[in-house]
Amino acid sequence: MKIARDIAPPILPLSLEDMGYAVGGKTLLSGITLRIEAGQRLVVMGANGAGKSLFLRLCHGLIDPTQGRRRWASDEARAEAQAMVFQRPVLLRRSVAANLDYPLALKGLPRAARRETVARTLDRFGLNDLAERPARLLSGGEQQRLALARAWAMRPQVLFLDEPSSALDPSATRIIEEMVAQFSDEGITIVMTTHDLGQARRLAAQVAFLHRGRLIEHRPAAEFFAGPEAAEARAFLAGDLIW
Ligand SMILES: Nc1ncnc2c1ncn2[C@@H]1O[C@H](COP(=O)(O)OP(=O)(O)OP(=O)(O)O)[C@@H](O)[C@H]1O
Repeated sequence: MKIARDIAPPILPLSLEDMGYAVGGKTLLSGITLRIEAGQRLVVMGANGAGKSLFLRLCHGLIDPTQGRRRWASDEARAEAQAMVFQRPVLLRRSVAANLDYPLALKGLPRAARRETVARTLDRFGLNDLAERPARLLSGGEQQRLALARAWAMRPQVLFLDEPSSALDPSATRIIEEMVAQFSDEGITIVMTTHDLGQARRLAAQVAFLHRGRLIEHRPAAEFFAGPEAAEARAFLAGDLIW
């Protein structure tokens, strides 16, 4: 049965209980115990290969844990109430407006409601002039703005972002950060990865620090940036190479 979006039950908190992921006999993530509460702005940090993308994919449900558990407060609305945005946006070979419309149609929204939502979304994110342009011909920054706008239009309770601005220049990055901050102010729970320490400082309310597939710190951002407990996290903040 379809769940009306406005009466979808809360899917958060998301509880990860000793969650791990192994493939081909190799353990890539292990022992992750963490509770993601509604309203958090959690930034996942760690060196290359630490397991940040895998962590997001597991949370979102693109892959399933091979150890432990991932438990949403409600499984009923789980798929509908979350969205994910990747480093390189996945856009359809269609116009900007059609890219906004398509997932709403998949969700079963009637045509009139879709038209209204698409118009409101184009307007809100300054995409009106681009509405009929082929999405794949937009600049990288415009494409990511569209990907975020499309996620917002689905009215997710939680939004996962995997390095959303790492391929963008500073001004496009600023726009993406403003969007993320606005979404958070509206009550959307944010879980994102970034390599950009400045961005993490600007956006994080909580930090989860991964090292070699393990969660070694999970603290309020102010505490983390004032002085992480783990030596690996201190080295990371100091710019020392860790692996
Ligand atoms: N399907 C897979 N099969 C085998 N190894 C994998 C698979 N997916 C990821 N890995 C490995 O798991 C580790 C963690 O990968 P992940 O992409 O999560 O790291 P990351 O922290 O996001 O890194 P980066 O900052 O470089 O994006 C890496 O060593 C990667 O090569």
